[in-house]
Amino acid sequence: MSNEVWCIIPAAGVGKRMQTAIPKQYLRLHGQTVLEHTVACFLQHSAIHGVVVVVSAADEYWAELAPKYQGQRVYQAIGGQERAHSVLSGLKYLQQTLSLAEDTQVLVHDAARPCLAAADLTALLAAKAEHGAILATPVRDTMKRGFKGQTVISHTEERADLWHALTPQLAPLGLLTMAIEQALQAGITLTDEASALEYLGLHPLLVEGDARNIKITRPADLALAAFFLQE
Ligand SMILES: Nc1ccn([C@@H]2O[C@H](COP(=O)(O)OP(=O)(O)OP(=O)(O)O)[C@@H](O)[C@H]2O)c(=O)n1
Ligand SMILES: C[C@](O)(CO)[C@H](O)COP(=O)(O)O
Repeated sequence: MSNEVWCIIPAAGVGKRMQTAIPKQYLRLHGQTVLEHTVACFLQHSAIHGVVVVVSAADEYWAELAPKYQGQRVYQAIGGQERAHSVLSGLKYLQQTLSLAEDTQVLVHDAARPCLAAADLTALLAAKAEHGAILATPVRDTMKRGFKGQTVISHTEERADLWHALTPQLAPLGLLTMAIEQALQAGITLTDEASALEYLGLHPLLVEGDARNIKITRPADLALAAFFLQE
């Protein structure tokens, strides 16, 4: 039985939607890169045993940051074509390189989400859900479904019990690895870890988190993240 908690930070994206010259995880906020802010959320939390940062094979920036993490149980793995492949690479690193137990609790958190609150991380870890748990925030706007490929309203979606999935997403190492492998093998499109657990018929818990835990995705998000991160 393992009581260890490890975090995988997928940071191997190119940030197309951000329209910046460098990948968004390496843009700077208050003197540090987005990725450094995100890694700090976990290194500063007493429950976290270590972090695996998953970077692109073509990454030109990580080498400059890596020395600052010497001796801090921060490891690097190489990502893949899609986010799910990068997460799976991180999981395999935990299993095969670090030989962690299958019941190790694993958090997966987007590098592009630097505004994670320590209290939310603590609340998620308290969930200790054997079939997974995710941070999420209830939808606040009326949600419209458009006709496929058109900017024309088809209908209004029922808003009750509708949530925005955030990260971290938490699950046992062996279960999550198996779920992602099986879902990818079946051709399922995975945009988060819970989707893979759902594919197995499991129902992860929803833990309400702060809506300020935004994912830097489009140009306007950087200034918003800077505002949320200001001292
Ligand atoms: N092959 C990929 C794609 C994405 N990510 C990571 O997954 C997180 C969430 O993905 P997203 O916001 O979509 O990042 P990008 O894929 O870089 O953005 P875009 O879709 O605009 O290119 C990011 O931290 C990103 O670095 C990853 O590790 N490996
Ligand atoms: C994992 C995630 O952040 C949960 O909302 C989201 O699914 C990532 O999606 P992306 O298209 O890879 O940014």
